[in-house]
Amino acid sequence: MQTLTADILPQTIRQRPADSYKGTYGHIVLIGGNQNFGGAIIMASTAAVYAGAGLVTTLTDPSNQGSLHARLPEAMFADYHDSDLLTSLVQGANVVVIGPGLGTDATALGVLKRVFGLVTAQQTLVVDGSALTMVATHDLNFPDVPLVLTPHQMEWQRVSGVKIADQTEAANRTVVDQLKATVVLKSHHTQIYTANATYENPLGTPAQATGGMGDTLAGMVGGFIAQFKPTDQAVLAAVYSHSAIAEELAQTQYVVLPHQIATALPTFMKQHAAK
Ligand SMILES: NC(=O)C1=CN([C@@H]2O[C@H](COP(=O)(O)OP(=O)(O)OC[C@H]3O[C@@H](n4cnc5c(N)ncnc54)[C@H](OP(=O)(O)O)[C@@H]3O)[C@@H](O)[C@H]2O)[C@@H](O)CC1
Ligand SMILES: Nc1ncnc2c1ncn2[C@@H]1O[C@H](COP(=O)(O)OP(=O)(O)O)[C@@H](O)[C@H]1O
Ligand SMILES: [Mg+2]
Repeated sequence: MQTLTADILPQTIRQRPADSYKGTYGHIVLIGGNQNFGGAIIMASTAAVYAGAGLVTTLTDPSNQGSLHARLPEAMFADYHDSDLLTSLVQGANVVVIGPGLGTDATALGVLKRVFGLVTAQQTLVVDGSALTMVATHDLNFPDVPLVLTPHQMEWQRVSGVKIADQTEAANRTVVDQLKATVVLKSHHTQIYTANATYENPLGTPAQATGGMGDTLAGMVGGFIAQFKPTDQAVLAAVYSHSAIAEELAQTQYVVLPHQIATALPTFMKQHAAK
């Protein structure tokens, strides 16, 4: 197990070329947020925008449209019930994030299956939250595309069948290799399993133990992948940045709110980009 260091930041976060435009920085589609969990997809979408993704579209329940645009006018909105629109938006994205606040009802399951059927090997799919839970409960196969999973320990138990108490590096590695995915196993010391290596994030604080903190990470992971190559390095840099910002805020705050991490991200990325 390798320990992540701040070296990952300048290795990953590049200076923006002058000759660029929004298309240079990726088009990410984020799918989630049912009538009860709209905040989750708004936090994820906010993190993707503040991470610098060029174009961000949020596919969610229509009850979330007003609050999405009030919080985040940079994001485009689409109703995830509209399957023609969902199809064209997913096909036009280079990164798709699915799961934050998606819920696990019949609508959510239908959206998940449709997206799994649409994504291609030219795209990266980030699967989080409720989407992971539905994969486990409905025994779905992940699509054979570049895949990043961001489970917390219980979601990983559901997906992998490995109980939380038994989630050793060796046990996790066996399942990761079968899934052919990069797995961000979130906990107070998050581990990242790539195809070739395993990393531990040394940063993080209990001030982060707030609902929405993982939704924010999922959006950051998507936003970094949309812009930075290779994908595994983008994932590592997103995980490290998320905790590093939280630690900075926790020096003066008892609790760190997820949206504050997104707000701090542009300044953090400027400070740590390649010189
Ligand atoms: N504002 C919003 O819209 C928000 C919406 N959200 C959305 O809600 C959806 C459901 O996601 P979820 O994570 O809240 O619920 P679920 O999948 O049932 O997991 C919880 C179960 O697992 C257990 N558990 C064990 N270890 C754990 C660990 N390390 N970390 C976490 N849990 C751990 C835990 O144990 P317990 O707390 O009971 O001890 C409990 O039994 C998802 O789509 C998400 O995006 C939330 O983000 C909140 C803000
Ligand atoms: N005690 C802690 N120390 C460090 N990080 C934590 C701690 N508790 C939670 N986190 C981080 O907060 C996030 C929680 O993710 P998750 O459970 O998916 O939240 P949610 O679904 O509510 O957004 C993860 O990134 C996890 O590493
Ligand atoms: Mg979560």
